[in-house]
Amino acid sequence: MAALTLLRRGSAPARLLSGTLNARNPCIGATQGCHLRRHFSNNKILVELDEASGVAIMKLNNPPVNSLSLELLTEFCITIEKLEMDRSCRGVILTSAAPKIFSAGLDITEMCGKSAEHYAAFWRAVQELWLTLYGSNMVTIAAINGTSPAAGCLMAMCCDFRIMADNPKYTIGLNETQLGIVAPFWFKDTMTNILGHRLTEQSLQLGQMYTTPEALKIGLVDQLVPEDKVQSTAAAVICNWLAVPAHARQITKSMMRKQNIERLVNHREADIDNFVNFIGKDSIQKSLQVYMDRLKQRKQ
Ligand SMILES: CCC/C=C/C(=O)SCCNC(=O)CCNC(=O)[C@H](O)C(C)(C)COP(=O)([O-])OP(=O)([O-])OC[C@H]1O[C@@H](n2cnc3c(N)ncnc32)[C@H](O)[C@@H]1OP(=O)([O-])[O-]
Repeated sequence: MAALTLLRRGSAPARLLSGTLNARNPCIGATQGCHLRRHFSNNKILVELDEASGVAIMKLNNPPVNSLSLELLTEFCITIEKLEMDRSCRGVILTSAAPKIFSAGLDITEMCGKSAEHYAAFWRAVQELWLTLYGSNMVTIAAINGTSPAAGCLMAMCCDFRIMADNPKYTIGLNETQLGIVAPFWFKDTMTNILGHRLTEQSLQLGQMYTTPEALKIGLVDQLVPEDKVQSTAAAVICNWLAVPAHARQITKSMMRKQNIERLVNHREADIDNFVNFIGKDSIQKSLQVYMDRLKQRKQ
């Protein structure tokens, strides 16, 4: 499956070479009213591509909590790949169609009571999501309109910029240890690049979920805005990013992320084996079951 766009396309891919064309303000067309909007959707991802601005809004649509099932992960990667190949698209705003939840992270039911083959296929798809999004040539902005634990936080961290709704009820973070499971090295690397080593060490060990002011303070998100301004702010921010000559921005992004991406690419099979062995352990299965039961009990 095609992922790792930054690396596979090398240092001077076709998209990069079109940089001088892209150097014009990409949002001019949009403000002049020539709106060509294309909508397409898979089952669980809704996409609206505005050809005038070159921006696609990609909404996770897997109610009730946008948990990342194998099906959603697969659709996610196909959608990003499709947008990446579409010359009229140069930026993506990633957001949620679900009220109050950006994403609940990996679908825990995909990691409970299944075969080793299933765990391997699931983990490969999680890796693919990270490679595809973290390695995207496009400008990626997370419009975080709700709570975002674990792999939900990871998706946001893969983006170039994070805008979050300033709601006291929303939290974000890598809470894996709270479930008795362990975030892999590439989750850790992604967070370390944003927060630094010390804060990541603390966040990961504690499985810390941050309130929105805390997330802003430590730099886990870049901007807090009122809930009804998340989308419009994301649209304004992405215009600024797209105004930078594309080839220079993309090569810079590649330079910043290449090492992390190569590390997973070079250890991909070992990482899958590690996950399958770990998640299949009786003690880990028990932990996940207890966590799921607790989630269900909260509702009663
Ligand atoms: C291996 C290392 C890497 C791991 C990475 C991960 O991402 S690990 C993942 C770490 N993720 C977390 O720890 C997040 C766990 N989730 C939560 O904390 C809360 O659900 C919430 C705050 C996201 C939303 O609260 P809310 O009060 O708005 O909603 P609610 O709580 O009432 O849930 C509605 C329904 O969805 C169900 N369901 C929920 N999440 C998941 C899931 N991930 N999966 C599957 N199902 C999930 C929930 O059971 C319930 O089902 P029911 O009873 O209707 O059949």
